Amino acid sequence: MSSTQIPEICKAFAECVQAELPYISGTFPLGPNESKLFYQGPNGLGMVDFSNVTDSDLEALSDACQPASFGVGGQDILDVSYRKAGKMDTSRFSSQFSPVTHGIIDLIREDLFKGEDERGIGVELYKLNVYGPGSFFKAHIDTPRSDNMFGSLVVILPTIHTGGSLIFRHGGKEWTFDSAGAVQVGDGASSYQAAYTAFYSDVEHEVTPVLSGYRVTLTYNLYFSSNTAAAGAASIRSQSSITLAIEGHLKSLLSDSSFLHTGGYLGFRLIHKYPVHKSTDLNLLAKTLKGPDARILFACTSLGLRTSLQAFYSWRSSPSSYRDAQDGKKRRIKLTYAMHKAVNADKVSEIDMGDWEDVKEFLEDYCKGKAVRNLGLMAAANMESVQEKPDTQNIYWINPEVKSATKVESAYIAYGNEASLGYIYGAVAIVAEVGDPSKRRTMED
Ligand SMILES: O=C(O)CCC(=O)C(=O)O
Ligand SMILES: [Fe+2]
Repeated sequence: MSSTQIPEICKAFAECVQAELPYISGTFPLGPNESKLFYQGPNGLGMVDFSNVTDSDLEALSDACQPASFGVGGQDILDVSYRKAGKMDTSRFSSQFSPVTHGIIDLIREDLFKGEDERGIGVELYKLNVYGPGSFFKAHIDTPRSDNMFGSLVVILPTIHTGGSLIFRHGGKEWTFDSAGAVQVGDGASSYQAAYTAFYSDVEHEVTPVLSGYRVTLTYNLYFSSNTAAAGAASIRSQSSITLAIEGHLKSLLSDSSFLHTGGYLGFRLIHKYPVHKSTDLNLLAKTLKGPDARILFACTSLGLRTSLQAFYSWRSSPSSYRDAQDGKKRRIKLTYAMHKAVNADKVSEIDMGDWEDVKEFLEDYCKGKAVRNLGLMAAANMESVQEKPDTQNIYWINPEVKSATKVESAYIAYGNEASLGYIYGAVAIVAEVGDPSKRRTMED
């Protein structure tokens, strides 16, 4: 394979992966028994009927709200230059409407998780918000309120308003959902419909200023529950043209015997961010991958490749050079190890980080890490000789490194002049094992 073809295929691959929206949106009709919202106002019980809502109803609801805060570093902050809106806690209102009865959960499972998720999806009402004229919420990322929380669902109730669009940004791309244009407002007779959008927690979003009227939303936390999801999603995955295109690009790479001609790993950096910590089971995490990440994993398994999620740790010898035991020469060393789980931080405290042999033994024998070598383009295309090293796997990264990558963090006590807390990070990625070209052909037959 020529060294120009590989970047081209990787670029086409990246375009496929990025073609995916990081959110879903749409509308649904509100039935006659689900149009009312009751709330505790300053003068007793209040009610808004969204089948025929008036401005004074909405003004009263807005007046009953408190200023909305937002979360920064685990704290709730009030700052009207960042977020100007009213909020009401769930203890103070009750809505007749529930998103569960409208099939939105099935859409989330199919569209956001490609039917890959085996865990059930739970929905929990979080807040009511009222955005009056001039209200907005600047660009932010939602803070997951637990490890299980993966996203938010926002339902925009049918009221006449302009502005208040949602802008989403991810992977350098931007999308706008004009929810004001999507809702259909009732007049007591004709049908009326609410709008909804669901998105992953790590997707940046903002609400543009409301120009006129009131924008009323119900926000729900989306989380994984222990219930098993409904079966039957498999057909949705295999019909997807994006997954097939991703598979096609990987096939073109692998069908050329000069690409990774001695075998190795294909590495895919995760496109979305996930909450992981030292006890996260990476096998379980693999079952909850978001949209494009789920597609990549699925495409690799469909091609018969052994795939897994692994954490990559890079280690520099400390000090930055060490003396080789065999020839006595000084060497600078940076090694990368792929592991199926986080490094055991407690053990790190017991290792003499200055003793390179000790560190290696720890990483290889204790952590069961596999030394990997990042291949450059010329080496992957077999245009440059690669010195074979036993026990080292070659890896070719298909997509570039991203700043916001998912990292698994382990803290350990570092002993220096004073004991302090040190951290080691493993970057989590999808890994597909690729045999040498003869084995690849066997795999396809
Ligand atoms: O009101 C919306 O559309 C989004 C609200 C939001 O981003 C949030 O509550 O975190
Ligand atoms: Fe948000």
